[in-house]
Amino acid sequence: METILELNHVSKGFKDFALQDVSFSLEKGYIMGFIGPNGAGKSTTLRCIMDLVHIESGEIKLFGTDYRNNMKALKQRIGFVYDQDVFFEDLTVEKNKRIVSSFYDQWDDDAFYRYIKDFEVPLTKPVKALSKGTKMKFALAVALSHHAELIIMDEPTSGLDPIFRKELLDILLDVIQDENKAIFFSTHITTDLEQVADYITFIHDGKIVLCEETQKLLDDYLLVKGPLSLAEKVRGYQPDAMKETSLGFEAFMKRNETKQFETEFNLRMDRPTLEDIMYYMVKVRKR
Ligand SMILES: Nc1ncnc2c1ncn2[C@@H]1O[C@H](COP(=O)(O)OP(=O)(O)OP(=O)(O)O)[C@@H](O)[C@H]1O
Repeated sequence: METILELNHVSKGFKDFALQDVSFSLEKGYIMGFIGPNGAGKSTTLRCIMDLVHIESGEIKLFGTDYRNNMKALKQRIGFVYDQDVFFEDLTVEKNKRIVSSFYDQWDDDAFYRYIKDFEVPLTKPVKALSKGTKMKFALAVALSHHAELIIMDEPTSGLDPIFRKELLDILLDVIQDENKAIFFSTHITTDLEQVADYITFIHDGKIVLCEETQKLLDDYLLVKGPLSLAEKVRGYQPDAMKETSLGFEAFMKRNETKQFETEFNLRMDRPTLEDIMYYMVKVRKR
């Protein structure tokens, strides 16, 4: 398998925040979701990959080559969608397209107009008159219209209505049918990832907490629920995290660690969602 994106020990410090020793990689043919709480460093990581933020140490490889070797050529192969206004606000969608398409050697006008029609983006309106969601759709259409092999997106689903969000996920699954491509995107909508992401990378306080196959991650943990009367006993098994309310307790633990008491106590065990995993892992790290 060919690695399309690789970060090795990447660090970057700001006054009050630092990305520290960030390492992960993504192979062709896969979708990776990038999650983490507000301010965890998701956008900064994405900007480092696009060389919009200069890293202090470490290495970033795109398509197997150091990204600084020829970023201009490498960017041709990347569809990048992020939350900043990148278009000329006073110009229409059509005029913006004319400008942006000139940067790409492999621009595909047919694909662009197909997406614009499917996404219902009005070509004749100035960009400033588009809603946030429609601007995102326009940015997506651009990212998907130059035969990019790596699609990198910063919270592409934020601001999109649930119907289009679902359509977008289908489009991503469609894009990834081409096994030469890979998609890396950050999001707070973890349910989207459960549907489409092959891998999850989780960042917290500028450090990578985990990079794991989505299904394995969801299978590895359990949420154990029961009455307060059993809380102390379960605590004895040292769950990764535990919370108690007046109604009972909830313990977050590795599935294999529950084996010992599964038969002993009649406790409810649920498969956690990605949101549960994120919540408890952040809680654990705060302890
Ligand atoms: N150019 C900069 N100068 C100084 N600090 C910065 C700069 N860019 C980002 N930061 C800080 O880095 C931290 C991480 O920000 P970042 O936008 O990467 O987080 P995020 O995970 O994308 O958050 P969110 O989910 O809220 O979008 C924040 O504390 C932010 O203030």
